[in-house]
Amino acid sequence: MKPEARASILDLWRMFGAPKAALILSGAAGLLAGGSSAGLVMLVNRSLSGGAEGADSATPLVFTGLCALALISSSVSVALLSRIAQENQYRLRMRLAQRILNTPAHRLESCGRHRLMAALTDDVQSVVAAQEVLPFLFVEGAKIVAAFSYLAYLSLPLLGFVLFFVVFGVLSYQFAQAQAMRWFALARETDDALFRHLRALTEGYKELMMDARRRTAYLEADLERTARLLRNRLNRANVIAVLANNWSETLYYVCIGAILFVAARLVETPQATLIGFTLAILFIGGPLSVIFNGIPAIAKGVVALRNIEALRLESSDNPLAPVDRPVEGASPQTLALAGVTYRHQGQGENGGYPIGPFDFVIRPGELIFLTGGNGSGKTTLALVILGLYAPTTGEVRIGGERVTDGNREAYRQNFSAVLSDSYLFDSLLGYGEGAQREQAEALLAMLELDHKLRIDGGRFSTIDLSRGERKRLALLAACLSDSPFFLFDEWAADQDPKFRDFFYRRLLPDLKARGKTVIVITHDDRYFRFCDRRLHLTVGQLEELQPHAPDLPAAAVLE
Ligand SMILES: Nc1ncnc2c1ncn2[C@@H]1O[C@H](COP(=O)(O)OP(=O)(O)OP(=O)(O)O)[C@@H](O)[C@H]1O
Repeated sequence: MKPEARASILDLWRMFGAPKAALILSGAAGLLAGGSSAGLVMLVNRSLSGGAEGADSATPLVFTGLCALALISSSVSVALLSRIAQENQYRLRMRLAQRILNTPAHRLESCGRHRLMAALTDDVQSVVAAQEVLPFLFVEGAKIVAAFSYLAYLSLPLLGFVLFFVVFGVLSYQFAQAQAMRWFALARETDDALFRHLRALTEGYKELMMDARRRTAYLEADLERTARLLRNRLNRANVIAVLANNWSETLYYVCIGAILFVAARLVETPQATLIGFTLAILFIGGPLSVIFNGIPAIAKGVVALRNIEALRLESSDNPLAPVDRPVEGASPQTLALAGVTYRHQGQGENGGYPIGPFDFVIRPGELIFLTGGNGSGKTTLALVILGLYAPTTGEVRIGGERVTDGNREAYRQNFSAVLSDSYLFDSLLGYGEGAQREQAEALLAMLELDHKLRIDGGRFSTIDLSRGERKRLALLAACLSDSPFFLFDEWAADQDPKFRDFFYRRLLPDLKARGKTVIVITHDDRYFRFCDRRLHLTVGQLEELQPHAPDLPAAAVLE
C-alpha cells in the first residue's frame, strides 16, 4: 500500500485548510518585518562606513521608525500565523474525520484502528507543524533574496565566492537531510506498531494485571521493543538532521572567514564593502537558520501526509449526496440478495472461505432469525445486508432497485442495528428532542435502566454500566430511529433470562406488529420457534430451516 503514497511539499501547501487570504496577509506582514530588518542593516552599514558623516539628523528617526515597523509587522505576522495554525489543525482533523466516514468499512478494517488513531493525532499534528513552517520559508527566503541583491550591488566577484559556498552547502545539506527523512519515515512506521501496543495496554490492562507472565512478555517483547526501536530511529533521524544543520552553520562561518581572509586578498576590495558584506552575511544567518531548522518539520509533515495517503481514505470533498433517513415510520420494502458472495481481504490465502452465494428474498414485515455456528459467516452476511460491506459478487436489491456504490449510503439509512461490537455513544446524537426524547424516557423505564441513569439534554448521565445494561442502552438508541428494518446481532447473549425473554417475546413481536422487518442473529435455540423464517449458515452456505428444527443432532455436536 505504501508505495502509492507520493505526497510532496506542494501537497502540504495545497492541503492548507485555513483561509489563504489570512496566510497571504501573514506573509505580507512577515515580508514587511524582513524588509525593515534589512533596512536596519543597511542603515547600520551606512553609519559605520561613513563615520559621523554617514548619519544625518534624520537617520536616528528613520532607525527608530524601522525598529517600530519591524516589531509591529513581525508581531502581526506571528499572531496571525498562530491563529491560522489552530484553524488549520481544526479543519484538517474535521476533513480527515469526514474522509474516514466516507471510506468503505472493509477498507477501514484493513487499516486497523491504531493506524487511524495515529493519523488523527500524530500525523495531523506533523502536517500542521510543517504547514506552519511554510510561510516562514517564503518570508525568510525573501529576506535572503533581498540580502543577496544587496551583496550583488556591493561586489559581484565576492558574491560569486559566496554563491559557491551556497551551492556546496545546499547540496551537502540535501544529502544529509534525505538520510534523516528516511529515518523519520521508518520511525513513523514504528509509531503505528506502538499505537497498536498502546491500544492493547489501554484495552487489555485487566488481562495484563491478572497474569504476571503475560504482562512481562507484553512489556518486554511488544511494548518495550517497539518503544526502543522508535526511540533509536527518532534519535538517528534527529542526530542526522542536527548534524546537517550544524554543518550548514559551520559552512556559513567558513564562508565569512573565506571572504575576509582569502577573497579580500585575491580581489581588491575596499574596507567599506568588506564591512557591508560581513554585515549582510551575518544578517542572512537569521533567515538561514529559520529555514534549516524548519526543514526537518517539513520532512516530517511530508512523511505524515504520505501515511495519511497510504490509508487510501475516500475524499472529503466528494461526500456521497447527503441523505436523510427515510420518513419516520416508513414501511419496509422487499429485500433481495441474488448471487451475493463476500470475501474478506486475504481470505483464501490465509485460510478461511468466502461466504455465499446467497439467493433469498426477505419480505416486508418478516421476522428472520439468522443462525449457525461460530465463524459460519452470520455477522459478515449481516454487514452485507446492512450495506456496510459491498458484495464481492452478485447484487442486493431493495424494492426492486439495485444497491450500487452511488446509493449504498442512502440504502444504509433504512436500517437500525445493534451489532455485537456496537459502540455506545454517551448521547442520543440527533434523537434527543421532542417526541423522541419522551420515547427515550419510556424505553429507559421499560428496559429498567431508569434507576441507573437519566437523560439530560439528550445526554446519558452515565454509560458506566454492566455489559448487559450497555447493550440495553444501545437497543434504546437503535429503537429511537424508527427505521423500516431492524437488525440485532446476538443482542440477547449478554442479557439475564428475564430480559432475554423480554427481547424474544415482547420487543421482537412489537416491532413486527409495527410492520418492521427484523433480522436477528441468534444462538438462542429455545426461542427459534418465535421467528417467521430461519436462515441457517454452515461454513458460509445458507439453507432455510423450519423455525422448530433443531440445529444439529446432539450426537453430531458431541462428535
Ligand atoms: N474483518 C475480517 N477480516 C478477515 N476475515 C474476517 C473478518 N471478519 C471475519 N472474518 C472471517 O470470516 C469468518 C466469518 O466471520 P463472522 O464474524 O461472519 O462469523 P459469525 O458467524 O458471525 O461468528 P460468531 O457466531 O462467532 O459471531 C470468520 O471465521 C473469519 O475467518
